[in-house]
Amino acid sequence: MKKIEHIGIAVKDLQAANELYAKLLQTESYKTEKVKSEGVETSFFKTGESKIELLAATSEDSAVAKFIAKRGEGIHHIAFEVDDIKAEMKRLKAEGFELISKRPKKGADNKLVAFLHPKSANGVLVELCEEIKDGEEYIPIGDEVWEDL
Ligand SMILES: CC[C@H](C(=O)O)C(=O)SCCNC(=O)CCNC(=O)[C@H](O)C(C)(C)COP(=O)(O)OP(=O)(O)OC[C@H]1O[C@@H](n2cnc3c(N)ncnc32)[C@H](O)[C@@H]1OP(=O)(O)O
Ligand SMILES: [Co+2]
Repeated sequence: MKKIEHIGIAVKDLQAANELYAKLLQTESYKTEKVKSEGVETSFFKTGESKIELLAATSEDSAVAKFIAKRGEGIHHIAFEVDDIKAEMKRLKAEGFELISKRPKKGADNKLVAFLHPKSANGVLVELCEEIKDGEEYIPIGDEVWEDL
């Protein structure tokens, strides 16, 4: 794991949370981005080497909507930057961590992402993220490529 890439915070009202975190961090959000596959709208703030990722649900059945319904607003996940997400997924699987999905997905902020189940990490939802290199296009690869994960 290279560094903490971001801390994800689940919020009910993205606009209000944006204003609050801009005051708190004395910096404006540098991007907002919807991730349809995750049913979220995200807003990012740079905090030194890491970021804050605010997450608001855009669909009732999204993970963030379920989280807020059950636990209210708050810290949702911690994301670590990795150089090679496939290798890291294989390593962690071999170490006994539960991968929520078998292969990475296209996340926000130009990343490939994968998640470990909270029960594998003392109740913390862990996200792995790898920067999609310039010029590379992430084409969802068939399961056969990830079979060995
Ligand atoms: C990808 C875009 C963006 C990015 O950075 O690029 C994002 O970060 S998107 C973030 C939103 N997407 C996800 O979180 C995807 C991964 N999450 C999931 O697949 C689910 O949320 C999952 C599997 C963690 C839980 O879903 P489930 O349907 O099982 O919900 P339950 O409420 O039944 O939860 C089971 C169990 O886990 C506990 N839980 C749920 N969410 C969290 C959490 N964020 N942190 C810690 N623990 C969590 C929940 O309380 C249940 O525990 P229990 O003791 O059984 O009550
Ligand atoms: Co995230």
